[in-house]
Amino acid sequence: ISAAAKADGSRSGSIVAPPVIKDVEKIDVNPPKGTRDFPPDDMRLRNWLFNHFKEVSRLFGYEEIDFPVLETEALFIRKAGEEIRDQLYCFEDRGNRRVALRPELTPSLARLVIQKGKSVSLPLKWFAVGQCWRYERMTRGRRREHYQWNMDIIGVPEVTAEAELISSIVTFFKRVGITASDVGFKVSSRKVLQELLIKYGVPEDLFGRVCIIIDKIEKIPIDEIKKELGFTGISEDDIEQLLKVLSVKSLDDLEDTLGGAGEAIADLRNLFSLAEKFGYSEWIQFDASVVRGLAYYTGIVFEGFDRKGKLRAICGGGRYDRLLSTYGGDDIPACGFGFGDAVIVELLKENGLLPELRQEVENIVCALDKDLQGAAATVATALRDKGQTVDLVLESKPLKWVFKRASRVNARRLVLVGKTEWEDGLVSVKVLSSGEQFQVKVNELE
Ligand SMILES: OCc1cccc(Br)n1
Repeated sequence: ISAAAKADGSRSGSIVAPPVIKDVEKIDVNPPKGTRDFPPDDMRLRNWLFNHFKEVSRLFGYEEIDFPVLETEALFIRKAGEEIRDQLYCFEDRGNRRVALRPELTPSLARLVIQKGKSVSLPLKWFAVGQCWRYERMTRGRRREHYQWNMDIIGVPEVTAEAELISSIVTFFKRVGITASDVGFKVSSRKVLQELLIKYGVPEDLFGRVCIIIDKIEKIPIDEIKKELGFTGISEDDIEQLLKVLSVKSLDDLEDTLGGAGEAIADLRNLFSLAEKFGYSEWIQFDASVVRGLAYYTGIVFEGFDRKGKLRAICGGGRYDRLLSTYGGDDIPACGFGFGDAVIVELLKENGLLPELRQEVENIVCALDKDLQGAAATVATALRDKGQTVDLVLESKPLKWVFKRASRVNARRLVLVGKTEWEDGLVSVKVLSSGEQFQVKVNELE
């Protein structure tokens, strides 16, 4: 039973029933299944990672873009049997529109390029870092969202574009301490498959679907692969021949198997020669089995992998010369890559390369008694106006508490506002690492 408290703090004897607090339903304070919060420690690592993504993109002269996380569902509806389609996070909005949380950034980029039309001059070199979504049954407990770094070149048909994109990823790896001994790129061209399927008489509109089946080669039993390929109408002999070609280990062997150097071989030889000039030859290897799991790739494809073979693909990309025209745009050549924020963190952890990131504050400013709270605010503002970071103690606290907080926020120095010094326009400063103490005029605080 609560007694009403009087102004002087005494309590009257009246008996007043407390207000009935209606039962508050205890909400689940965890984020939705498959999603993450980013409390300060995690946010510092995320910012560190994204800053490297963005610095590399700027180093290569790319411009940053962004688009809505929510897109029309139609942007992602492709009939090639991709996993990304099966797991589309789609729904009907209140306007009865079919919409989806984007599972990747490339379709939005294609939409924006078409929208811009002749108002932009090619080539475009654009980059984005954005959250992407999938709705996967939580049976496998995998995440439903991740952040992807994308760099794309629009309007360059030559393989120099793919060579530059791989160079940008190598630059990123080097910046964070990852070497060619830790990571490599498997490189191939879908033109290999295209040449074979034409030879086998497979209709062009099945090309994407065959690629998606082949991409599952290391994920499902080979008999399942053969069965699914059989459904596309490829004969058993041609399937055997196809799988044999996809297992060749060198460009020379590929040339022999294909019976001569077509576009695929020419592109790949050009890419490997450019890799030499960009200085990343030791990072890349030909691997005919790489096709990637997105239906729209049409040429060179590549994926970054950890040489210990412990992790899933780190990143991946390639040429997608037909994507814009499938959306009704012009036939503009394009290539790009996606680099997720999850596997790279596992790789950095594996290699002891995760950075130690702590909160850092230059000053913690504190009034030594409550009448000086205003003065402390003046000091904090003076420092902030000079670009100094300040954690201002906002309530009257014992010094012991202030020292504890200074240590927790990793403050470089303590600025105390005391009565006598303040009357002389001074504050006391204590450098916490050395213990050095001095008094200084507020406007001379550096
Ligand atoms: O890698 C495909 C993908 C797409 C969206 C979200 C997540 Br998690 N993963």
